[in-house]
Amino acid sequence: MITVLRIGHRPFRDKRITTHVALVARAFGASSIYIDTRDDELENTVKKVVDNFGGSFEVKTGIEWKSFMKKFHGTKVNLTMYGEPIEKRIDEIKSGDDILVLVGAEKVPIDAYLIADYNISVTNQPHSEVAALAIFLDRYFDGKELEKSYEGKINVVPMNHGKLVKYIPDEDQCLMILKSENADDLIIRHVETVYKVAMRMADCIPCDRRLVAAGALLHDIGRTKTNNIDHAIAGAEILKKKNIDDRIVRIVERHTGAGITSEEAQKLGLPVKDYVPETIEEKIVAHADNLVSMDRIINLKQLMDKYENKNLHDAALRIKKLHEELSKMCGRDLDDITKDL
Ligand SMILES: C[S@@+](CC[C@H](N)C(=O)[O-])C[C@H]1O[C@@H](n2cnc3c(N)ncnc32)[C@H](O)[C@@H]1O
Repeated sequence: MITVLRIGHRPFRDKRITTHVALVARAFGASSIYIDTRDDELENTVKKVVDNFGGSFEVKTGIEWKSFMKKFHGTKVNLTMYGEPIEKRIDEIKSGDDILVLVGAEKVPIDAYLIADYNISVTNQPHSEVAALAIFLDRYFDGKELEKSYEGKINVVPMNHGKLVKYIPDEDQCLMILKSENADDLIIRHVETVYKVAMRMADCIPCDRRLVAAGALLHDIGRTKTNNIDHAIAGAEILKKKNIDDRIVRIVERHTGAGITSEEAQKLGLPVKDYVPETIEEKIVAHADNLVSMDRIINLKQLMDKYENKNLHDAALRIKKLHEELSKMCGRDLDDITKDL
């Protein structure tokens, strides 16, 4: 793990460049940054980026740098134009475990050079802490840091021309999206109940709660266009056009029953492909929807009866299997966890 220590930060002068140091640290694979001078504004800016773009990067300002550096367990590297060339020492540095990388703003006190295990230069020419840190991290990770995925609320879709950003809407945004599609009260009451059931499942099953929440609230958006079996596909199409995260689009597309296989899709006249929920978030939303009839929560027995009465024996069995699978992951029968809702 790499920790960056930024010293000599002057909030009135260095806010922008220290923010850049922090963003480079995060984007190029460091786990955290500690900054000597207290700067709430800077801290909040970086936290907001982490919240939106994902990952678990930590930022803290107002650190007494010298004792922090002394107490750090691991290899301490001071980046300075006066040091030894990075290319000569990087293999040795890599062989250690945790690394503390120090970058300065104003003149770096001599103590930092003495406490450091390595004083390392990225050329002996003067340039910038941003560039020095970026090159250090890139050499340290051998370029692998560029492949890291963050899965944030906001995800940039790479393209040659233009800009495309997909996002995970929060609860308020989901309701606004439903309203923008003229979802009626019946739809809203139903999705809000499914949301409650799904979030209960998310309390006991490891999953991405943001995807479950948005998937549950948006799963029936296609009903604003059709109430047929293809409403899930219609919903997915609406959300794709609104640049909603692909993982939510798939939750919506795969929420019918315990899924529709490609053979069943062919018989039903749907575009032929598998609509079976695969990820845990897809399974949770599909089954939360199974356990809600209009805006009423039902149990497995009532659900099975509903399917058997329609002679949908295979679908009933698949749903029962899904109920058992999720109950096992939760550690309790799902009928128990929704009893008091
Ligand atoms: C603008 S410089 C200030 C340097 C300052 N004069 C000093 O006494 O270190 C800020 C930081 O950029 C980094 N830096 C600048 N040039 C560098 C180089 N050639 N190699 C490594 N780091 C460098 C160092 O971390 C330095 O503390």
